[in-house]
Amino acid sequence: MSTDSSIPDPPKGLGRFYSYLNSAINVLRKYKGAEPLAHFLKHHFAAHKKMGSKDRKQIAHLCYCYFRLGKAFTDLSLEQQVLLGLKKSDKAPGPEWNQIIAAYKVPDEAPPGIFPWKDKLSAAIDAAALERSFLIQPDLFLRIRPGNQEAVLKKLTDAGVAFEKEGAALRLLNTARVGEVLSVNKEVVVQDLSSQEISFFLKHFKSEIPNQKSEIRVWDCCAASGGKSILAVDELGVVDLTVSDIRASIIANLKERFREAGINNYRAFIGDATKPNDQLSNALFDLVITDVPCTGSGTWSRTPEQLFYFNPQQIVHYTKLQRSILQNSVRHVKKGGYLLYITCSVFKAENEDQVAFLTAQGFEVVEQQVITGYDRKADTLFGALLKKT
Ligand SMILES: C[S@@+](CC[C@H](N)C(=O)[O-])C[C@H]1O[C@@H](n2cnc3c(N)ncnc32)[C@H](O)[C@@H]1O
Repeated sequence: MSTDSSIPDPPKGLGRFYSYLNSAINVLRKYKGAEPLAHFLKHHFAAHKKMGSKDRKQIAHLCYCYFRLGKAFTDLSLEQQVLLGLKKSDKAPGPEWNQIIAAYKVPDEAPPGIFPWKDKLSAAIDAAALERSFLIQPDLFLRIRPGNQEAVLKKLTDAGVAFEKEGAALRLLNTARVGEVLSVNKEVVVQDLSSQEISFFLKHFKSEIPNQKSEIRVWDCCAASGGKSILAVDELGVVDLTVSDIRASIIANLKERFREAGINNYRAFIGDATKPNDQLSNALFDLVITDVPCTGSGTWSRTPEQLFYFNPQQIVHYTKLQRSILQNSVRHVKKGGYLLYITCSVFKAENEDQVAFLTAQGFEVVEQQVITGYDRKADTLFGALLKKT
């Protein structure tokens, strides 16, 4: 990474802002993408205790602005890239920053080039809108759990927390201190807007089995901390629920979250969904949820460092892993049962191509949809509900 040495002397009164810029450049020189930027910044700030919360916020924002441009402007100096990201972000930079932007002669570039893999996108995705969305931080969303709407809206209003109602979801500022006002997991779940809309598939699934008398048997085979499982419980009512994930730490998180959510009746195990598992034996389910590991490309507006460090070989890695998970998990869908395939990817290979694989395995598509978030400050997801014929 180069820096531009031909910078004029800092204009008077802007010392604090230049210091923010220098601190951000220091972070960017050290950070290599091995861990999420948010973790790296947390450790960095912990080691530099002199910085107040306002300073930390400014420096973090500058770092994020830099990654939002991907590798489109690497011919510019590091400072110019940070400032260009700042100029293009949805938060107006303010007069001091505008002076610095002018001092660094930051060009007025357009977005094309931020996302160079347009030929690999799922068909329904608007490439230009997706590319623009990387410049903007998505909002924070809450899902109100059944029976809590009135209390939640009142608590937020009484506490003066600004929110917008968006269908069943609440849109808030990322800085909103939700945990101080609401019982997270009990009353509300922090869940992206598009992720909440996976309920569309669950509703459809429920409408497909109106006469089922026995408890609906569900296995969430890549459960993480249980976001989709809690959604399934809320949408489907009482279910016979099994959850698993390859990571022990995340299953521990899930158990804590389920406790808070009041979900007590379930089976949880640590397991690799690419392989048969003794805990599961030959169990059959009405619904298997495969919210598979993926490139996460539909969430890169929240984690733009992943956009910056992305290597298209990762698509190959993830499609192979997804295929193995599907090959193993389809065996546990009962005949006439359903599989809900979910990614937070924008790539066809991880989305439609995997659905084509499933249809070749004897599944038929009931519903398939890209849930776009790039046009509404949210994540982009792909979902497909399939029936085993
Ligand atoms: C997209 S996340 C799931 C998110 C989760 N369903 C939710 O709504 O919060 C994918 C999960 O798959 C898990 N995973 C990755 N490889 C796996 C494997 N081979 N078997 C089982 N789980 C796996 C990861 O640990 C990660 O938690």
